[in-house]
Amino acid sequence: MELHIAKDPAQLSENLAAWISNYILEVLQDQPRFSFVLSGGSTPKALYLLLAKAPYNTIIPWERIDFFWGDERAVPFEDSRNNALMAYNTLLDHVPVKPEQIFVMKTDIDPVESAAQYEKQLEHYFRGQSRTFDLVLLGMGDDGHTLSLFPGTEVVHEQNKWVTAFWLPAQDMYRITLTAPVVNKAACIVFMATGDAKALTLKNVIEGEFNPDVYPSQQIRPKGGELHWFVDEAAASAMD
Ligand SMILES: O=C1O[C@H](COP(=O)(O)O)[C@@H](O)[C@H](O)[C@H]1O
Repeated sequence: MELHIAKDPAQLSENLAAWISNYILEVLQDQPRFSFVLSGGSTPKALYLLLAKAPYNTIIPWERIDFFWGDERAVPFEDSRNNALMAYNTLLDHVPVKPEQIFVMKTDIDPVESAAQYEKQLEHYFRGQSRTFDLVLLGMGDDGHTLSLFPGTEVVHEQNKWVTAFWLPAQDMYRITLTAPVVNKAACIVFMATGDAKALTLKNVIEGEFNPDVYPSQQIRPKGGELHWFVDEAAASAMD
């Protein structure tokens, strides 16, 4: 695991935008297309806004990138809580990508059916390959959740399905999420975490005992791929 500590959230987004851009260019020297899983939540917004602007809007070969989501809140696309809407508003509406490059988790159909359809799309996209995504970008909630793997939920331990949906009573909504097995087969996983509200959780996730029921982010352990944590000083402040 590689830890990258930035001064503050703005510096973290700058560093990560440059890092992602270099990584995409490097990977695309050896293969025709790049698969990129976007995270939802508030942390990646500044990063997406940066990637949509110079120099990244011209350096990155957007037409060779396919976009996926790590998880989705099963609310209409127009709802401000929708993770895909946030990514369109900040990034995808501003760079030259075609609709066929964007694999949204549908929220206008039954969530369980949406998860099943997404899993089929992934199986088709990665058929015959032992690795899945080239890059998975993840956030971590203050409670240690990542994707929609929340503390104390069964989905944290899902071993077979690549995508699943479940009712989250605390938020009064369905969640659709990739599971740990499909993410752990990625070539590269990057977590972002900022702010002192995440400091103790970050310490426990990285330095504490393995207890994924309490800290689901610990289930993200790549099998052969890279794992990076991009954090700011506030989030890192409780670590040894
Ligand atoms: O609900 C979610 O939260 C996490 C963390 O979000 P943040 O606001 O603390 O950055 C996010 O990674 C996930 O995609 C989202 O659905």
